[in-house]
Amino acid sequence: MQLNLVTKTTFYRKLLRTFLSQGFSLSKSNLTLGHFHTSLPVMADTSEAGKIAAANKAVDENIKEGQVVGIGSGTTIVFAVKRIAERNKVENLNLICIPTSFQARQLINDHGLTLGSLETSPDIDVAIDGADEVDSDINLIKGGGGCLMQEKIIASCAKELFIIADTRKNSEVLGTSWKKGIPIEVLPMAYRPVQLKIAQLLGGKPLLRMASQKAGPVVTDNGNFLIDWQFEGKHDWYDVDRILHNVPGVIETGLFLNMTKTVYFGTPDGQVIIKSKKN
Ligand SMILES: O=C[C@H](O)[C@H](O)[C@H](O)COP(=O)(O)O
Repeated sequence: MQLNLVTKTTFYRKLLRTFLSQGFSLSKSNLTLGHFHTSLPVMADTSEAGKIAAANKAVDENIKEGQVVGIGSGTTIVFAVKRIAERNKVENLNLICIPTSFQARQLINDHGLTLGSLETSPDIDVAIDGADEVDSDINLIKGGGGCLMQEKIIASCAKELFIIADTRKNSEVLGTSWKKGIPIEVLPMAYRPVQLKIAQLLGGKPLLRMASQKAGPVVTDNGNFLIDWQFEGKHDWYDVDRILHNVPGVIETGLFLNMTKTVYFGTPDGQVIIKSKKN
């Protein structure tokens, strides 16, 4: 069957709509339908290749035998733990891994790595973690997955923190790509006054984070609630962090200021861009 270009495009669009409306997703391979071999756009998660590339490079460049390693939380850290486990099988790295969350503890255990704690290993050589957004000064927003407090403690105990992310997280100014706000961990009994005080002191919208598969709010690994402070415009993040910490009931913020010098950003085609800060 011969189809001209316009007819072909319309046909493929309809086909794609029908597929998606039926709940199908497209894999990396092109579709072959009868004698039509289409070149439909690839619908795979393009951020995954970047996450893997960043994780692999950060692990290969920074994890060495005998270290105490802080293991972050989120979707990107999963690839770093996989890489650490692969290398561990071959190189017997003899690491002690300190988790930043329930998820991180499961990852460490599931990959046969040695689980440690701050009680027995308070001096961490290297921590690896993800981020929700990184600005030009390498300040970070973290806590999109609700794990900011233990992450910040582990990062503060580490000689070096390396951040891994796909390039969507790379911004000049915080709030450019991450629109969900600054995550703030709060004591449950204080959440309402904290919301009111944040609105009064900083403006914007301090929203209580609600759970999606449970009625009510998200409860962190530490038994607390989260407020996402949605803001507009540019801010002095050191001022904002100080103001937030002065509100009684605020336990920790997802602003990671001056905590890392190196971020590995993976591109959709698997390249890695390193963003670094001089002393
Ligand atoms: O609470 C979650 C953590 O701060 C994550 O490290 C952060 O949200 C980045 O997660 P992901 O690697 O899934 O983008």
